[in-house]
Amino acid sequence: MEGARRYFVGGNWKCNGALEFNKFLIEDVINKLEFDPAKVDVIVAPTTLHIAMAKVMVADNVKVASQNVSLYGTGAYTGEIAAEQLTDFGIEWVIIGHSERRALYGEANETVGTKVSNALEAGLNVILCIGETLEQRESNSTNDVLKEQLDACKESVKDWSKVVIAYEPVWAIGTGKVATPEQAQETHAYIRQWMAENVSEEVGAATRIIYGGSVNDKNCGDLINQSEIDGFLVGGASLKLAFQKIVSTASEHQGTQESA
Ligand SMILES: O=C(CO)COP(=O)(O)O
Repeated sequence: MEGARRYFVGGNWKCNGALEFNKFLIEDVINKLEFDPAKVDVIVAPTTLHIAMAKVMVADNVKVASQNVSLYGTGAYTGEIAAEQLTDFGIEWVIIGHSERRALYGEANETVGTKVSNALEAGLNVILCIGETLEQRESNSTNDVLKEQLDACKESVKDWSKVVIAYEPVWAIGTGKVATPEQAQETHAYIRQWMAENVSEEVGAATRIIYGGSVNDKNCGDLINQSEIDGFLVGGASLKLAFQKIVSTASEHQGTQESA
């Protein structure tokens, strides 16, 4: 049923871009994307400071996402944004568990699980990031690491249709060292197997699993050709015109695969 999953392409701007540059990105890159919204969901995640501007400026067929959400609700939590504040503002998506947040801001699996639960309860859709380090891959523990990351979110999710899983191997993020299509395919297949075993076969078949890590306009075609890859979470290349090619490649490819 691979052909039945609508593709999903996200641009994660991380902490990049001053005001003028991000305005340019919205006007000249995002608002000129060519894609069929029936075939691919496109989201863009600017810095928190630029969310409001982006929400006003982006074309209707693109959704704005937050790169993070508070572990807590509203209240005395300096520097945070609560899930309810995002939904109240009309934001529909949030990225949770990005490896940069795990590594640099100490977000453990349990924290990610709680954030996922809070975000879903508040009505947000979640892009859940998981992935292994190079050391973990080289010691053949990739699947064990992914299993721990997924297990920590198992109880948090009641409705998997609200979740997109982003497989982002840490060694491929910002390094120019993209996973081979075969590596990504194999790992996505493991994630789908986890879903079949821990949720249900049906949910596993329906859940979108996207790849992130040095995706660009050159390698996106080979990656999207893999039946288990349902789109991308793009970092560096989402700050360039290359993002247009990535989105159009996904849109053109959707529906061309044989149903399994
Ligand atoms: O972390 C990423 C997206 O969330 C990927 O970043 P790059 O595309 O820059 O490797």
